[in-house]
Amino acid sequence: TMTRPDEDLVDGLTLTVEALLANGVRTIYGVVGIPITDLARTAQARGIRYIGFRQEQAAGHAAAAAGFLTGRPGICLTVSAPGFLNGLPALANATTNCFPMIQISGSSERSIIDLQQGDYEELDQLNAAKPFVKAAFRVDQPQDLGIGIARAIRAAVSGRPGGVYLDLPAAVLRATIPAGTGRASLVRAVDPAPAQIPAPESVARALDLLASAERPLIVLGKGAAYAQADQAIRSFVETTGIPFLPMSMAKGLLPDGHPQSAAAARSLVLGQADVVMLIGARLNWLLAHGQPPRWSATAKFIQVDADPMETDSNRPIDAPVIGDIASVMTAFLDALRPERITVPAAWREAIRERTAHNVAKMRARLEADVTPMNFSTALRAVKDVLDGHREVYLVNEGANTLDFCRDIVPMHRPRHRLDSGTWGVMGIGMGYAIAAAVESGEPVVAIEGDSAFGFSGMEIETICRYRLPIVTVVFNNGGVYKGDDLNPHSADPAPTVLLHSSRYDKLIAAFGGIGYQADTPDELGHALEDALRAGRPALINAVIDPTAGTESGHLTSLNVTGSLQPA
Ligand SMILES: Nc1ncnc2c1ncn2[C@@H]1O[C@H](COP(=O)(O)OP(=O)(O)O)[C@@H](O)[C@H]1O
Ligand SMILES: Cc1ncc(Cc2csc(CCOP(=O)(O)OP(=O)(O)O)c2C)c(N)n1
Repeated sequence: TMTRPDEDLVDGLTLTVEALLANGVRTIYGVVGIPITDLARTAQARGIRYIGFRQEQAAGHAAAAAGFLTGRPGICLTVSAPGFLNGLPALANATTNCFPMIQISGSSERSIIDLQQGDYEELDQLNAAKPFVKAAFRVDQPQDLGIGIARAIRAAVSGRPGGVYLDLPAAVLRATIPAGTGRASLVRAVDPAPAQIPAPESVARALDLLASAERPLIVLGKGAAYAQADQAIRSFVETTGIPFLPMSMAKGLLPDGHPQSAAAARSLVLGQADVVMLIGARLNWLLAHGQPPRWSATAKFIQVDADPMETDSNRPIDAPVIGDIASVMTAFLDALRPERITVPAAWREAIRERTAHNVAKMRARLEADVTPMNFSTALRAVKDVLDGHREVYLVNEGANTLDFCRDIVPMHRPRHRLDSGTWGVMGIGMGYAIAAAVESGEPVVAIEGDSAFGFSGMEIETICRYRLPIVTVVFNNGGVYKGDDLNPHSADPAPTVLLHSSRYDKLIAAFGGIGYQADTPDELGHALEDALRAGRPALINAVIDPTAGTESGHLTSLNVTGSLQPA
């Protein structure tokens, strides 16, 4: 575009930031460098908060968690090629979890890449990203930045949320066009996550099915948490009186311990429910694909989901209700005639009995007086402290650390638990914790297996640099799949590395945070209480019995065990 010498010009960097601002972006998580450092500086100058990480995967996990918590796409900013690739696992994980995020990566010169002439950090990023995202766009001229960013925003949050890749070549960022033309090209996406109203007949069909049930069950998934339809969901559950089962990141939609919670009777309700209403929960591996013997062969399913393709994915669905969960729950409440749905006392009683039995068994494990701590006794101490801090966001990853914490530490508020999710990804811990602290302004407690912590542990420095109120509790059982000496059969087992004596608490001291060593539940409880009161970055090294738990936690059965027994 020709410009008059005196005409004001605007560059692609500025247009990108103005397009993000026009669409409500207020925070960017990332690792800067060529060619996007000035993009971050321009963003900061215009009031966007830029959080600089130590590795792009953690920044991406932070952006994904921000998307889950706010319903607006989290933004991860990376450099080209290696930085772009480092962000992909988080972008793919966001797509798998249905969290809205956009990874914006600078990229090299198209003409050099397409002729494979060996540019600095040459990589065809757009095509590399496509298998892992809900949508991928590249902007090739500055006047398209407005529409490109609006499309990326809409792709991330509309329908089933997910990860979006946006490729910004260096040439576009440095290009200038007449300011008037540039500003006229900016687009604010109108209603990017439009309500999807369910068909009334689909609602009626589902209510008829619920009315016919002898043993109804509602399963709440992280889609129900993401939808921010908390009151509608709670009143539907309580008005119908139907028992509910929260998946891990739906915990707190109704408080754990709610009289209708069937969480402590999970096996019973999965096996005996005759009508199951899935709300934002996929019948994937986490729910045994809806198949017997875990589920009844004759159970009928209602599936509430934004994505019609989820219907019949694992089991025929008798009553699909397609729409956004907020609109669907409103439609259900409008059409509901409570007198039509009665939950037989026998079903409620069976759940109550099994719950009482399992809670008693659990209590015995929690109260055990063992040294060193095991997962249960350590988590009882955590539970007792967090019961008095319900504003705390809980981040959780590991194997046994994940499985035990999910069952032992109750949640009382929606979207306050962030964990390894659908993929069971290790490495989400510090990124999710940083996003929860930045987006909510509330304190965060991260309960980390020691191996899991290692995936993003360097972000402890990021946490200290921004002085975030995050307490990281490392469950140190020396279990980092430590290689040679793990295999007692190895010909020459390495000397037993005293990993169990690792002092993770000293790591945070290097960056000005507070470190605690905890060998008993009392020490763990006091350290956690003290760290929460201080409201500063802290790390507690909780020593856990190395013989406690099982390899891969509750997923031991998924492991492949070799048929060849070592000599
Ligand atoms: N706002 C929404 N409205 C309707 N469905 C949604 C919404 N957000 C996410 N979903 C759906 O919720 C489901 C989440 O399922 P999943 O991640 O398996 O939950 P969980 O692992 O907790 O069971 C996905 O199928 C997704 O399409
Ligand atoms: C990105 C990625 N790489 C590897 C793995 C495989 C794995 C699953 S669980 C786990 C850590 C288990 O050790 P930890 O000490 O955290 O657990 P525990 O003491 O029992 O609580 C790994 C490495 C996964 N899931 N994701």
